[in-house]
Amino acid sequence: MLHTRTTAAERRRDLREKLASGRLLRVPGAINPLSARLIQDTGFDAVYLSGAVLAADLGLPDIGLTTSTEIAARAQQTTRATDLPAIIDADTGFGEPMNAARTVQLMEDAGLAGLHLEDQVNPKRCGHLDGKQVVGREEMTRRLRAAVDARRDPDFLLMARTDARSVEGLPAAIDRAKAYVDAGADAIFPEALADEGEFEAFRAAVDVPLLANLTEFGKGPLLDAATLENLGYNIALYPVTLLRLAMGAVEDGLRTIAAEGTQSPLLPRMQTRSRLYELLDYQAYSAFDSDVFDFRLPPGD
Ligand SMILES: C[C@](O)(C(=O)O)[C@H](CC(=O)O)C(=O)O
Ligand SMILES: [Mg+2]
Repeated sequence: MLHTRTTAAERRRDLREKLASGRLLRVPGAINPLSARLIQDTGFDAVYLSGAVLAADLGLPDIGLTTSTEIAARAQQTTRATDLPAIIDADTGFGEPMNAARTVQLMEDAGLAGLHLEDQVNPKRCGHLDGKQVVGREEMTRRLRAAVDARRDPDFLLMARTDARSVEGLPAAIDRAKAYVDAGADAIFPEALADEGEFEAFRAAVDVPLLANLTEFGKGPLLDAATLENLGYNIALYPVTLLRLAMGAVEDGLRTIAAEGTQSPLLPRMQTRSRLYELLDYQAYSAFDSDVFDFRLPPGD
């Protein structure tokens, strides 16, 4: 009811413990705070806040137009709605190393359990598009050191993402990942690996937890959880999956209503009123006032 039952510190500890377990964590990207609650209810390990989703939610492309304060505000709304640890996509840190430092503190204050910073130049782009550019290794190392210095809770997870695979090739991406771990990164997100062999090579070369980005319609294979677990990966990320599902359903629904003049055929595909109320924990609000929840289901709902 109303809020989570856990503190941000407990959720960060939870993420650290889950990562230390060695099992694969499955982490979908939320599309809003309520979907974060659904991610929790359906048994996932953590929630992701995708830069692409946060931008799309504002009707913007994922090219670094959103600001750190904008995403921190959205993050805070989300961390209030779930007891799962939440990890946010902090893009390039939104500027210079000092901006990355401020970003870390804003995200800590928003109750998140961790974030990732990538080595792209500004303006950044989706990691699965062509024509990406990466900053020099030294510059990314400075970005990460600034983030590490700014962190106040040692359990806050700082993950480094390298976009170098499609720019400089696999060996350079692996070398960068090692340098980023030396600079203090707790985990690595190797972006846009091409095949299972590359996932394996990364795992063999890097000792810290690794994230597999399972974004659809991208450059990489959609490896299943059992395969990733066998490969020794720690996080299976489904960053934009819920947005794509929801927007697909919304568009189909709009076309049906426009064509048929009624939403009736769509009812079996909708979340029912009672399920929505259950998710919102409506009934529990009667503890404050017995009049607020006076809802009887019509037969058959
Ligand atoms: C993971 C990602 O950074 C995101 O913002 O969700 C994107 C996902 C996507 O655009 O499909 C990325 O891989 O760059
Ligand atoms: Mg992103």
